[in-house]
Amino acid sequence: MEINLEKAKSLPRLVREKKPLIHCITNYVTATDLANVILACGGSPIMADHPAEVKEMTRLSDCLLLNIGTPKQTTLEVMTKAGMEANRLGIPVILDPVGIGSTPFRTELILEVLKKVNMTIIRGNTSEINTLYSELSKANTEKLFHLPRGVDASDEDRMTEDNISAFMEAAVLLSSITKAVVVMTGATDIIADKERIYLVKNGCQEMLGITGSGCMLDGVLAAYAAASDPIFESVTIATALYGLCGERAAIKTKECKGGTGSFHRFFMDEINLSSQFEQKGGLKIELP
Ligand SMILES: Nc1ncnc2c1ncn2[C@@H]1O[C@H](COP(=O)(O)OP(=O)(O)O)[C@@H](O)[C@H]1O
Ligand SMILES: Cc1ncsc1CCOP(=O)(O)O
Repeated sequence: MEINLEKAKSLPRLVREKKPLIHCITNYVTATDLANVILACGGSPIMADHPAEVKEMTRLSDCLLLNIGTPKQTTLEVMTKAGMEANRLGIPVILDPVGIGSTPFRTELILEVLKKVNMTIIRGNTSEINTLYSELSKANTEKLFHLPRGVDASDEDRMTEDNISAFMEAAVLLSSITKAVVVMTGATDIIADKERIYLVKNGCQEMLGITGSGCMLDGVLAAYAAASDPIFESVTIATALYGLCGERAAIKTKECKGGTGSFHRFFMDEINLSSQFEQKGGLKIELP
């Protein structure tokens, strides 16, 4: 399937018209930014993670977002309950395996959730996606890939011309195993299912200077996936648009001689204003 770039013009408006409700079970670090970015792009966020209510909350929602960033006692129970309910009702589920591999506990937790819940989208940085693929495939990838450094991709997994083929292969194979659309982010974003790969070359270094640039992308992907099918197409366009908003925010930040605080504010503004600019022009979506 070819990506319909014309659709990029109408998608931001479509999200605003549909105002999808995104049920987030997420970390406490970036929860406010996540809620704000979902609002900024036209969705409606609800953060709810008490075991007594997650099933009902998922039932009301248009997409479920599972972010494993700060796991606690009830995380396995609530993610499994909510995820299984979403699967039963055909509601899309997005997983961010934040910091998988940093500790055995975190890895086990993610693998346990995946035993019970089918994901529609899995989004993570290079080290997270490669680690998840290694865990699920049991392939011997030790020399090829590295564990994340905390919640960030390891320096060795920075995307280069030398490693991008192996990364693309891991993304496709992870999609074959899980049936999810896989989004591996980095200098280039790789979007893959079991038979297709697109590369997104939008984005900028400044996005690495704020916490939550990955978590916020999850929120935008959730809103776009809930608003429009086919999901692969919506996810690819949303990833590129998000990167383009980063680029535009970086220009504004430089103009006012600002730092990371200014970038953060301009980035949120650009996402909020994204239905008003001609998106098609700056999107860098390519075949490998
Ligand atoms: N080196 C880079 N150059 C440009 N954009 C980047 C770079 N690294 C990451 N990004 C962008 O930052 C966002 C978050 O990606 P990433 O940092 O990989 O996720 P996480 O925050 O989960 O570690 C994505 O939109 C990605 O395209
Ligand atoms: C710093 C931190 N620690 C646990 S979750 C989290 C936020 C991670 O956000 P992102 O993966 O989007 O950078």
